[in-house]
Amino acid sequence: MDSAENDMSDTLQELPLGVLSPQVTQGSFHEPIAREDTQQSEQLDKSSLGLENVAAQKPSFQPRQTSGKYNLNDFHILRTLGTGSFGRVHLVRSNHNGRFYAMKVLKKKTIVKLKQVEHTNDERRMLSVVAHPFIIRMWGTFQDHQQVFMIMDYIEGGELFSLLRKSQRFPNPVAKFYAAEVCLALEYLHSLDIIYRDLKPENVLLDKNGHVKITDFGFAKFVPDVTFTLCGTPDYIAPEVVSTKPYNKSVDWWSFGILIFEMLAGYTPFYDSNTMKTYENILNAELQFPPFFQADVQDLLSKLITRDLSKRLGNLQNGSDDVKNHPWFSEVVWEKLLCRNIETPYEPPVQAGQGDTSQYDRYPEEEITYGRDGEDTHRELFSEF
Ligand SMILES: Nc1ncnc2c1ncn2[C@@H]1O[C@H](COP(=O)(O)OP(=O)(O)OP(=O)(O)O)[C@@H](O)[C@H]1O
Repeated sequence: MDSAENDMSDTLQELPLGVLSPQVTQGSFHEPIAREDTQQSEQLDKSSLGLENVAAQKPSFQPRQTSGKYNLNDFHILRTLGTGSFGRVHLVRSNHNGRFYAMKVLKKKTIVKLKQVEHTNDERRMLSVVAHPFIIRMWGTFQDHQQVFMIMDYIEGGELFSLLRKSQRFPNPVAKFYAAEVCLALEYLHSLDIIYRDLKPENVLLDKNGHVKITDFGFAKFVPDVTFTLCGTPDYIAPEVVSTKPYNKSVDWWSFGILIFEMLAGYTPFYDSNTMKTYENILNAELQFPPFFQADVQDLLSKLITRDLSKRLGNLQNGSDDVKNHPWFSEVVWEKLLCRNIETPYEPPVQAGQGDTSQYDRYPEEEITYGRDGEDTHRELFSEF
């Protein structure tokens, strides 16, 4: 067994799962924001900089054929797995192959009201092109009069967020394992010129073996150059986004630093119950480490969570290699990790098999009205679904 494997397996003993009661050190979850004038400001800013064609450029990759394959009658809806600002995710079972899937449902009216049409279409587009071991796979999309639907793999192990809150904080090797898998996912997205823009523990799911699956591409976008939209989740947003400067992929490396910090500390570095104060902290506050942070991780975090873009790791000449080659990751055998060939620090207890929902919180169920006839004034806005 090589050093990386040793490192990870040690963590099984260290992780105090189920021993500590859930402890919420700050707001119970990180709520996303998307500025309401998103589309308008993006257009204004682009044209003023002569970048009008950036958004219109097509990715160099071909989307998989995902629309028109399914409709609501293909699935039996079982229960709610999660709710977000823009929609609800249900566990569903296919009437054809008996398999379980996650069905994300977004109400067209809400999308339009919150000015998320572009983001929703981008989410669909981005998910239809990505294929990576640590990223959720989408199988198809469709729409009815009032909703759009996305069918994805159901990931049984729950959110990294729940595990983190139960554990309070992760030991160094556990945080390192999850960070390393997330790092490979970000590296892959960036290689396709996709910025993810919403990295946080709620959007990192664990599969039944304990490997990472990144979900929620609601803010992901094809950006070969720079973009402007204020979106993300306050604690995790990079300073250049807060100050509405043009920004690029490096915002994901900032958030990656915040994720590592939160996994190790149990809280995010710039948190304040007042969101405006959080932004102020992101722009001005000094990054302070708890005393138990080791020197190598302090070094890595100070190079990721830096406001100076010319110094931020991931944004330099060697791109993601600088992150992967940092001493904190020295035990990680990246090729083995990518093949999921490294023992996970924690296997979610999903004894009931594929449709087990024990790792997800219960949400109040609403009456299902999907598929009903009604006025559909927005079909043309979602023509790709
Ligand atoms: N493929 C999946 N398998 C299992 N659970 C999932 C899956 N996708 C999403 N979920 C659950 O549903 C929750 C909400 O999903 P998602 O984040 O995509 O919705 P959202 O409306 O965009 O949320 P947000 O407000 O965070 O942007 C997730 O945090 C997770 O708990």
